[in-house]
Amino acid sequence: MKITDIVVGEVEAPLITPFKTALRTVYSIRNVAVYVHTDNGQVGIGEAAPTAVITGETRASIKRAIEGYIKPAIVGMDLDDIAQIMDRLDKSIYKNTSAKAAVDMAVYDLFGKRYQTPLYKILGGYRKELVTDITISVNDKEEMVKDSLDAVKRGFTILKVKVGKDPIGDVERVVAIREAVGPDITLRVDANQGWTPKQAVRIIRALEDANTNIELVEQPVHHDDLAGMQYVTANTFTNILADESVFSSKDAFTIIEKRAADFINIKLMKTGGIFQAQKLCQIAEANGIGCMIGCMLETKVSVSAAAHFAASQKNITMVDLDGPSLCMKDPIAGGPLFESERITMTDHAGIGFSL
Ligand SMILES: C[C@H](N)C(=O)N[C@@H](CCC(=O)O)C(=O)O
Ligand SMILES: [Mg+2]
Repeated sequence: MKITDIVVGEVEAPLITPFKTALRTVYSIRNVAVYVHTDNGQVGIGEAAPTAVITGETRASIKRAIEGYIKPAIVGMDLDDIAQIMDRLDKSIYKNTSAKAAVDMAVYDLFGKRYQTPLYKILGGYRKELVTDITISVNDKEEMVKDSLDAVKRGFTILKVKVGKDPIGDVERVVAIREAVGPDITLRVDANQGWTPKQAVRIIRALEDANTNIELVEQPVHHDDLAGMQYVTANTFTNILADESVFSSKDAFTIIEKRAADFINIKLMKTGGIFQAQKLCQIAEANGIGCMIGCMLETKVSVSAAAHFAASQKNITMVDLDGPSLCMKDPIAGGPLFESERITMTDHAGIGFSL
């Protein structure tokens, strides 16, 4: 089965409430959809999120990378030569990881369809069900408490609380959320690079002293300040998770070597897709470092691909695949079942969409 064409389009989904982090505010998702065609009429689907503040990519750059570089590199290749396809994809253009991720997942979707097997089973099939957290956007304390209680009412037991935009008020925000939701809800905190190393240590120690029982703090400081990450990890008891600091396996290796974090957040939009994500996850596993599977602001299309990957890996111990839960509606039918915090894999071939 040969790859004959790659077509790009758009995938849109309005958000239930504005998504706010220390890095950006978004009101509606408008991502790039990718369709990979084969000579027997099969189509595989993928999605790329233009997260300029994290990956440097825009909708225009993603479309250009795919049409101008990736498509000429892999059209004509045989689907069964998947490792060679992935090698060409990786070398077709430097960085542009979200553009690569969209094509990678569409190729894997086709591969699953070719062998009439759900993708997570092709990748290893470790588990069938995942439990995701849901993001609480950074706002004033009262709004964050209300959003947290609403999320708990929707059935979520793990909240990912965004901070880092106004460091002075961050301890109060998290303490207020813990008091409101009670001790049984798991709280993760994501500063999205918003603190300095000293601020981070002060804030995290204050959260420890207030018995907020935070599961982890994600990306406390600037992504390239690895000495800062190391300082925060060494000077607090709370687990530190590297997100924006780790795109590639090499980044993971550096973080592990420097003991700059306790966990790593893997996102397909950072690794360039599933093939590279597998390598990163296995390097972490070999070093005793557990991983979270995360997403950018993505719809059910690419979040489903990430869910298949997460379900295949023993070393994915935490899940942040809340993209579909943040959207008013899904742009596509089929795929894994997203029911409140539970994501359940189905027996449909590939990622599971009927195109
Ligand atoms: C959506 C997900 N829960 C999340 O928070 N992802 C990123 C931010 C992505 C974005 O700005 O699109 C994260 O920092 O973990
Ligand atoms: Mg993060």
